[in-house]
Formats: sequence, C-alpha cells, structure tokens
Amino acid sequence: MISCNNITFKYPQSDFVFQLKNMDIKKGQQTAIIGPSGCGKTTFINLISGILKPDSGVISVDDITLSDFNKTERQDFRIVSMGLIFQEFELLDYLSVFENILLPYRINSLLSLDKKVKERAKILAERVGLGDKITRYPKQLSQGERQRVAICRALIAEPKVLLCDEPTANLDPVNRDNIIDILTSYCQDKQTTLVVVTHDHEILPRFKSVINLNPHSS
Ligand SMILES: Nc1ncnc2c1ncn2[C@@H]1O[C@H](COP(=O)(O)OP(=O)(O)OP(=O)(O)O)[C@@H](O)[C@H]1O
Repeated sequence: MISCNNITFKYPQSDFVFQLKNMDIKKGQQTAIIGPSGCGKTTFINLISGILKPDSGVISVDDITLSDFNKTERQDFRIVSMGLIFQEFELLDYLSVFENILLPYRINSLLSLDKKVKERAKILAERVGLGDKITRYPKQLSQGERQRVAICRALIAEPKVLLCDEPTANLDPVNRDNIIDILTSYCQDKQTTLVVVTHDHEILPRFKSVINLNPHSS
C-alpha cells in the first residue's frame, strides 16, 4: 500500500508547490494518475519513488516511511522494491536486449545476478514477445519493442510497486494497447501495485482507479 498524507514539495528554482492532502493506493491496485500539464504528475511519481523528498508530510510504502529516509536509504529502497518506466526508454545502445534487461543487476550491488535472474530475464522477454530478439541491440528494435525491453528491465527485480511515467506517450494505438495489456496482466498476476501517469484518456477504462491531480478538480 502506498500512502501519502499532507505532502508539500517545492523545487528550489520554481514557484510551483506540489500539495497532496491524502491518498492511499492499495497493494496490487492498478491506478492511473491524470491532470493537466504542469500539475505535478511527474513530481508525484518522483516523490513516491523517493527520488524527491517532500518538504513536509508522510509518504509510506508497505508501512515503511519513505519520507523519513535519507537519500541513500531511499535509493536502496527504490532499487529493491520499485520498478520505474519512463516515456523515454533510456536503454543503453551498446548493450543487447538481454543485457539491458539485466542492467539493474550490473549497476546495483544490492542485487545479485545469478542463473535464476538470467532465467527470469528470458521468461520476461518471452512474455512481452521479445523471446527471439534478446541478442539484438536497441537500434535494431521498433519503438514498441524498446518500450517492452524497458518494461522487462523495470520488472526484473520483481518490484512490489511499478511506477510508469507516460509509458505509452510515443506509441501508436496498437503498441499502446499492447503495453497496457502487458503491464496490467503482469501486475495482476504478481499482485504488483501499478501506478501509471498518463495524458491518454483512451487507456483510462483499463484502470480500476483514476486519480486526478488537478488542484481544481474537487
Ligand atoms: N527540476 C525542476 N526544477 C524546477 N521546477 C521544476 C522541475 N521539474 C518540474 N518543475 C516544475 O514543476 C511543475 C510540475 O512539473 P511536473 O513535471 O511534475 O508536471 P506534470 O504534471 O508531470 O507535467 P506534464 O504533464 O507536462 O509532464 C511545473 O511547473 C514544472 O515547471
């Protein structure tokens, strides 16, 4: 469960103030976050992933109070418990699909790479339809395929929470629906909490809960 109470956050060089009174996202829930450009959707994702720390208020994930942690503790928690997917896929061009999926294990000493993880990477690649492409490089893939690699990479450490910031923004409707199918079915199977920031109202019916961050919406 993700719980936010009386959150405020301000960027040092900006007048924008993010405020959120109360929000609970239950374990395993699939939630879309909407709101007009600039209302703070990405800021919200960065707060619940611990990339940013609120100036006041409490953020907890599975009863662990993330907002009490220092930067290193938040980063460690994120590595072990959270998967992140962004609009820009941020794959490394010089690594194969397989190595891109395993990247969290190459760069984080908290995660240890073994045969089981490599096997899981292959199973994930197959699940998203990339089983026959694991030796390819990102430049040899389509946009939709690259986003599927990014999904596998976010899921490889079996996170409790999957946070996605506009994961379908650069995709055509077929790829968009495919990505949403992959995200929702995986999270349903594993009871992973899914939070998706989106501008795309076409995908909202796919979510059991939709939260509008527009400060004027309620
Ligand atoms: N690193 C930063 N430093 C200063 N101000 C920032 C920073 N990042 C975002 N902001 C400001 O904070 C506000 C909220 O930005 P944020 O990216 O969270 O909005 P958003 O709802 O995700 O927008 P969009 O839908 O356009 O992506 C904006 O006014 C933005 O200019």
